[in-house]
Amino acid sequence: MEIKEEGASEEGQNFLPTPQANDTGDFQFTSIQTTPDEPQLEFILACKDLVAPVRDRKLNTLVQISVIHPAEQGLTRYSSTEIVEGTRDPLFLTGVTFPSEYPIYEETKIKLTVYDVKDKSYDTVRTSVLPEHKDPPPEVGRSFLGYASFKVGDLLKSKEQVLTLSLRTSDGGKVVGTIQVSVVKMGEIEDGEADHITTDVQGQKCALVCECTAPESVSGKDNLPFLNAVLKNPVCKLYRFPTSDNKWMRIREQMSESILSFHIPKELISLQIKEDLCRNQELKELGELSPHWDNLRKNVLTHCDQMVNMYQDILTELSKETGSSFKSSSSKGEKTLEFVPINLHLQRMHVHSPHLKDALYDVITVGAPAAHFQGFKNGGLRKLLHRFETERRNTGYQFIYYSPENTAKAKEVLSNINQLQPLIATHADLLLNSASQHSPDSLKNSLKMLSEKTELFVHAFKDQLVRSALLALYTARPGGVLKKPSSPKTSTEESSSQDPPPPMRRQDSIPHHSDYDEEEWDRVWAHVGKSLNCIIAMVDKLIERDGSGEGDDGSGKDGEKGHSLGDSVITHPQEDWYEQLYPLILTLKDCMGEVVNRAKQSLTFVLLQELAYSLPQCLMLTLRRDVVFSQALAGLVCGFIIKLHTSLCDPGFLEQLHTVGLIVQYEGLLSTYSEEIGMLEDMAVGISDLKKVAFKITEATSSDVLPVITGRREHYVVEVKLPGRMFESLPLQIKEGQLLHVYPVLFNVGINEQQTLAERFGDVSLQESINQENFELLKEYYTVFMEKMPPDYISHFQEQNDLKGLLENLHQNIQAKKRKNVEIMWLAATICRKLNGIRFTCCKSAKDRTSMSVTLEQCSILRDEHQLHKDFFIRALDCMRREGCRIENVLKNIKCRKYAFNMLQLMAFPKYYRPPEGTYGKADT
Ligand SMILES: O=P(O)(O)O[C@H]1[C@H](O)[C@@H](O)[C@H](O)[C@H](O)[C@@H]1OP(=O)(O)O
Repeated sequence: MEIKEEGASEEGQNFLPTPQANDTGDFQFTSIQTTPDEPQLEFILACKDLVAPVRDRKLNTLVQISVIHPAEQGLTRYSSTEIVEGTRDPLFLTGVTFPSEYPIYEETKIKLTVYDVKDKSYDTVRTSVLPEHKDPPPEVGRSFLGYASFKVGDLLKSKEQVLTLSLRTSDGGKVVGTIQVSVVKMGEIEDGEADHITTDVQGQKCALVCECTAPESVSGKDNLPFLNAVLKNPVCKLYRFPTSDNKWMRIREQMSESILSFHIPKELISLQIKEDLCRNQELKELGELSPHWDNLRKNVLTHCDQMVNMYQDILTELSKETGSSFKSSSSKGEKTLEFVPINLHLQRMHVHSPHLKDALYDVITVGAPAAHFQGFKNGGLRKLLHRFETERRNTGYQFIYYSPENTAKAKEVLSNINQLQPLIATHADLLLNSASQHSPDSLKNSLKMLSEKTELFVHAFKDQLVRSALLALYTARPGGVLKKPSSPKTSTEESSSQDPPPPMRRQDSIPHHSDYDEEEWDRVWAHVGKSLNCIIAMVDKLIERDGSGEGDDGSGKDGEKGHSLGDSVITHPQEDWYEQLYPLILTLKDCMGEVVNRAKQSLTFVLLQELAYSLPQCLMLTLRRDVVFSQALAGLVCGFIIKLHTSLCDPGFLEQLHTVGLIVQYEGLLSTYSEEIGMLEDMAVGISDLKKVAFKITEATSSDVLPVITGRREHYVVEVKLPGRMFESLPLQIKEGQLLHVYPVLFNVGINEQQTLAERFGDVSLQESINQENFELLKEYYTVFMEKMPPDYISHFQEQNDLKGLLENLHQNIQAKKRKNVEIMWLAATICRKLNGIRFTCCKSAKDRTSMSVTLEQCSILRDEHQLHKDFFIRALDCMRREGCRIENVLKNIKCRKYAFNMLQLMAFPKYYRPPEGTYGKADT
C-alpha cells in the first residue's frame, strides 16, 4: 500500500488531500452530521497493555494516524500524537481533529499505527516530506509495535462513541495491546473515568477526570460565513491537558491563511498607481518653467513614469495570483511578491476548560514587514529616511528645504483641492437647481452645504506653505527671479539660510524684468470667500423678499456687499431666483478655478523640488516604504476583521472601538545584528505608518465582503463591510461611518544567537529606543482609554485588571536593559490582551522563532488563565511544538517538518523558546 504524506503535493500548503471536499466522483458517501464550521470529527487516543518487543524495555510511544479515503487505494498520513515516554499505558494529550472542509465520510477508514521511539531525533525526519521513494527505512529511530483500523461510521455509531481496538503486529496475528478511540466534542459534558498519565515530572502520576461544563458561544457562530470569506485553508489540532484540580481542559488550535495577504496589496497598489499618475499629470500641467527647471521636470517625469510602470507590472503579476492566500517564507525575496506579507496566519487557541467560560486567544503571525528584495545593505527605513532628510536639510543645492511635514502638507492640500473643487461645483449646481424650483427650504439647505464646503476649501489654503510655494514657483518660471530667498515661515529651522543660493538656481542669464506681487495671492484667495458671501446675501434677500412679498431697493445689508463683487447683489422682483443666482455662482466657480490653478501648480512645484533633488533615491525610498507598509497593512486589516468578528457581541469593545480606537501590539523577535537590523528598521517604520490608517464599517450590499481601501499615502481609510444583520447591531456612531482609529505599538526582543553577538560585540540601542518610544505610545493610549471609556466600565475594568501595575512593570523591564529580556514581550502582550487589542508576533519569516513564541504564549495563558496543571506545562508546550499547527506552518513554508535551528543556536535561546528534541535541525529555508 502506498503511503502519501499530507502536504507532499506540489503546493505543499494544501491541507485538503485529493479528492477535494465533496468531490467524490461516482461514489456516494455518507457525510458526517455536524454544525457548519465545526470540526466533523474529533477523537482522543490511549493505549493499554502495550507489549515491548524486547523485555524490560521502557516504551516511548507515539501513534501515527493515517486516512484511507473510500474512493482511493492509498493511505494518507494525517497526523501524529506526541511521544509518551516510559509507559505501557500511554494516554496521549494530542488528539485528532478533522475540520469541516476535510473530505471525511462514514465510509472513511482510519489506521492507527503505534511506534516505539528509540531515538527522538529521528522522529521528525520520519514525518517530514521527503522526495518520492526516498522514505527512510521505517526502523530508523523507531520501531513498529502494532496497528489497528476502524471505519469512521463505526466509531460514530458505537456505544458512547468509544472504540477499544486490538493492536496487532504487521502480519495481523499477535495482539500487542489495545488502543482506545474516544470521540470528543468541544464543550460537551463528558463522563470519564479517572485515569493516570505521566506528567512532566518523571514518574509522577496525575488522576484525570474528563468532565467539562457546557460551553458558551465564544464567537457568534452566525457570523462565521463572514469570517470564512477572509480565512482560508485552516489547519486544526486538538489537545487535552489536565488542570490543577485534575480535570481535563480541551484546546483546539487553529491556523488559517487569509486571502487578504494578496487582496490588500492589490487594493493598495492600485491606489498608489492612481495617486502617482495624478501627480505625474500635475507635474506635466505645471506650465512653462525656466530651462533649468524644465529639464529637471523632464527627468523627474521619466523616472516617475518608470516607477508607475513598475507598480503596474507588479499589480499585473499579483492579479494572476487569483485565489492565493499565502506567501511562503522562501518567496520573501521575490520582486513581484514584494508587497505581499510573508507567511501571514491567524493563530487561534480555543480553550474549553471546566468551571470557566470558553475562551479564544488570537495572534496574527507574520514575517516582519520588510523590503527583502531591495535588501538591507544600507539599513532599513528608519535609518534611510533619517539619512535622507538630514542630507536634504544640509545640502546647499536646494533653495528651499521642505520638511517631510511640508511635503506631506502639500500633498494633503492638493488632495483636498481635488476632492473639494468638484464637490463645491456640485453643490453650486444643486443651489441653482433649488433656485429654479423656487423652493426656499431646498435653497437654504443647498446654501448650507455650499457654504460648508467652500469654507473648507478656503481654509485649505490658509497656510504659509502655499504662499512660499507660489513665490518659489514664480522664480522658476522663465524670467522669474527672486529678490530675496524665502522659506516657509511655519518652521524657522527648516530654511537653509546659511546656504548661499546655488549657482544653477540663480539663473543670472534671465533678466530681472518683473517683480513678484506677494499680495496677489491674497486677493485671488479672498475672492472665493467674498463671492460666497455675495451668494449668501442674495439667497437671504430672495427668501426674505419671497416671505414679505415686497420688492428690494438693492441696498446691501452688510459690509461685504459694498465690495465690487457684491455689487451684483441686487434683486429684481420680477426675475426668477435662478437668474439672480446664476451669475454669482459663475463668479464663485471662476474665483475658485483661479485659486485652484495657482495653488495646484505651486504645491506641485514643492513636490517637483523634492523629487528633483534626490532622484532616484527618493522614489526608491517611496517604493521601500510602500512595500513595507503594504505588508503591514495586510496583516492589520486581517487582525482588525478577526477582532471585529470575535468581539461583535461585546458592547464594551464596540464602545472602545469608536471612542478610543484599538491598540495593535506587535511582538518583534528580530535580532539587532547584521541584516536583521535593517529588517527591524523597516518594520518599525511600517508599523508606525499604520497610524495613517482608519477603518470604517459599512453594510455589505452584495456577497462581496472584501475590504475596500480609499485615500492616499498620507491617509488611508479601510472600509470593512458587514452583512446587514451584523451591521444593524453596531452602535450608531459606527453605523454612521465614524472613522475608527488604531494605535500600533512595537516591542522587540531579539532572542537568537545573533542577538547574543549584538549584546556582546554590537549595539542594542535600536531595540532599546524602539521599546522606549513605543512604551510612551502605549502609555498614551492607556491614558486616553481611561479618560474616554465610561466610568462604570473603568471601575469594573480596574477591579479586574491591574493595568497600571503591568505598565509600571513593563517600564522597569525596558529600563533594566537586561539581556534577552523576554519578560518585556510577555508584559506587552498581556497588556494588549487586557486592553482588547490586536496581537501580532513577528520574526523574519514568522516560522521558527514566531512558532516558539506563540506556543509559549498559548501555554502560559493556559497556565495563568485556565489552571493548566503546572506539571504539564512543558508537556503541553512540547505537544504544541511537535505536532501542533506551527510545525505544519514550517512544513507549508519549506516542505520540511523541522524548525530551522541547530543545537548551537538553541543554546543561545532563552530556555522556554527551545523546541523539543527531534523537531529541529538543518533545514533548507
Ligand atoms: O522564522 P525565523 O525564525 O525567522 O526563521 C529563521 C530561523 O530562526 C533561523 O534559525 C534560520 O537560520 C533561518 O534564518 C530562518 O529564517 P528563514 O527566513 O530563512 O526561514
